[in-house]
Amino acid sequence: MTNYAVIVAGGSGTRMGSSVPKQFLKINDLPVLMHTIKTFQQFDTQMKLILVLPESQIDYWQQLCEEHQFDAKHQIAKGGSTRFESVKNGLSLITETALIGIHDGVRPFVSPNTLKRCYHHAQALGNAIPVLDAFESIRQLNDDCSKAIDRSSIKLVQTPQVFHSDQLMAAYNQDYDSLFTDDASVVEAYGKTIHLVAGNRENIKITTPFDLVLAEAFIKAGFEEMEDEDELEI
Ligand SMILES: Nc1ccn([C@@H]2O[C@H](COP(=O)(O)OP(=O)(O)OP(=O)(O)O)[C@@H](O)[C@H]2O)c(=O)n1
Ligand SMILES: C[C@](O)(CO)[C@H](O)COP(=O)(O)O
Repeated sequence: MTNYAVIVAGGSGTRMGSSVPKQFLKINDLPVLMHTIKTFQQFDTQMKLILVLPESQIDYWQQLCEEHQFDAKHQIAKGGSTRFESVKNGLSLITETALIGIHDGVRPFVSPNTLKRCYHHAQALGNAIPVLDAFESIRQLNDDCSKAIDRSSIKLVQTPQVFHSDQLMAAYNQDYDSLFTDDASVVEAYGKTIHLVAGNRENIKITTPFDLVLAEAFIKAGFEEMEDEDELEI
């Protein structure tokens, strides 16, 4: 089966507060998105890549590709007003049965082992998403107080979220719901059980300026998978 990655970068990055959307900001002189694409390409040279971009930034992206002599083969789809819509637009370019990973363009530090676990388990089980343990104590807010909750029942969710095309395409035909914060929530609402595998702690989503500081530090430290969790399958 063909492996696809739909790399969503159709957002505007409001929490970053930069005039250039965060997916184009540079880490170690290379735009975030190019780091992300290179990681997928190095993992599987045959993987088909679809990049979802804000329509207004497509020319800019092509300019950046020339400037950096970036020749990784990819198709481009136009972004939508929500992540859900952007994913849908990316999926519309896929017409064959495939294993499809949806990845945030702003997660450049996904490790090869996380990629391997996600694609491998999705091939066997129909889907797989990477998660981390909650590594701090957690409290739930009630009306006027808060209460400690058992953190062993909590997982933090990353991407890529990988699915067999049959379930992903059908799930994305549902109407949008504001509770759809990721692809797993869409597929779950369609009635499928979601399978969890271990993510890697460096696989941060670059969201605020603080994350850019971390990203530069990871590169300086020579990024490698330092905190791989035990193999996890639920
Ligand atoms: N309409 C949208 C919104 C988000 N995304 C992508 O989904 C990923 C995760 O979203 P997030 O980090 O929230 O990005 P933004 O929406 O750009 O950021 P913000 O919420 O701060 O505006 C990003 O790669 C983003 O570009 C997208 O493709 N289309
Ligand atoms: C898809 C995601 O990155 C999984 O953790 C996350 O749900 C995106 O959330 P955001 O609110 O768009 O940052």
